[in-house]
Amino acid sequence: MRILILGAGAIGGYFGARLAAGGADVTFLVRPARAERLAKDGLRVVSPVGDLALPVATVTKATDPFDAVLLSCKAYDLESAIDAVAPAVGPATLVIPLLNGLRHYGELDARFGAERVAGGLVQMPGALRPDGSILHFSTLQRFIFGPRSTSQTAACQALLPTLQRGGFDPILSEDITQAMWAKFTFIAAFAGLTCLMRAPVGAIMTADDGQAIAEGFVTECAAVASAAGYAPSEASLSETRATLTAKGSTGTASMLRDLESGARTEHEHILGDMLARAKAAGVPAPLLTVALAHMQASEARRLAG
Ligand SMILES: NC(=O)C1=CN([C@@H]2O[C@H](COP(=O)(O)OP(=O)(O)OC[C@H]3O[C@@H](n4cnc5c(N)ncnc54)[C@H](OP(=O)(O)O)[C@@H]3O)[C@@H](O)[C@H]2O)C=CC1
Ligand SMILES: CC(C)(CO)C(=O)C(=O)O
Repeated sequence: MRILILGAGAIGGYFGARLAAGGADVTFLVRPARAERLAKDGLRVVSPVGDLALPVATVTKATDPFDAVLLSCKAYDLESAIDAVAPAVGPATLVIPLLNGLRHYGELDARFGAERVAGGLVQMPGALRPDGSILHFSTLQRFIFGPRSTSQTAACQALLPTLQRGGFDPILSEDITQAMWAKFTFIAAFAGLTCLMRAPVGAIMTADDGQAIAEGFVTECAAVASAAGYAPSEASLSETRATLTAKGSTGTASMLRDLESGARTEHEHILGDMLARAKAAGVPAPLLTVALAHMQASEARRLAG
């Protein structure tokens, strides 16, 4: 199975490095600066699960179809990523986006056809460091994927043994849309909370109303998911609540790390989309409204320099 990974940042680089280390046939489609760095230093991962440093195959242009294409760009780079991978998507290719959020499925389906685009999500707190290495912040390395329609079931099953070579125990979900909604609910609440408060969860919990605000975000996002027909399970809701209210936790969403480092953020893709869905469904969402406005104001300041 030939796998193409678009991007060798935190997510693509991490899972791609694990797959390459396990002997899978992995190629990274990267831009020239990243290709140069990878040729010089190899791909380096620093992780509590085990460090890696290895040479990897890269291309800066896709020319022929692969069996699977994993998309690991940020949402604001989706258009260029779609153009870049297009030559690698043939009639039998499975495209698996690993981005947070849901809005990208509309664009991917429109370009490649819904039958080519399976569902995917990852739980792997990490960051691409300025020296080009990837830092993994915890032992969490969940990779969940699955068919969005029964016509993709066989292709997903065929990909599983290759993904298992990475040693991160990929999960082939029987209901990936439900799983993606659970992750969307979690990340919108987590990013909304930590970005609005500009603090990790533990610090927020020291505020008088910190816990109530965290629970408010979960309630709003879960109500949107329920209105869409994908109410989070009790188990998933209690895991989300526990993460967002854990005393002493240093946890932050990657969106806060991007915000604090002066980088562009995915706020429209995650908070904007969740709020748009809340409005369309008539779900009251005052916390999401403030969190999105906060991010839009910060983005205006970033653009103004
Ligand atoms: N980081 C985390 O902890 C988690 C992130 N996610 C989600 O995963 C997605 C990716 O995030 P993350 O890995 O952190 O992001 P990064 O910024 O670390 O990596 C994205 C990479 O995509 C590359 N890229 C973008 N467009 C193109 C293109 N047209 N051609 C080639 N390469 C391209 C960028 O390359 P270049 O360097 O050239 O700009 C960059 O290295 C996001 O949606 C995020 O929300 C999900 C779970 C956890
Ligand atoms: C919370 C986390 C790390 C889960 O993988 C995530 O998705 C993000 O911060 O973007």
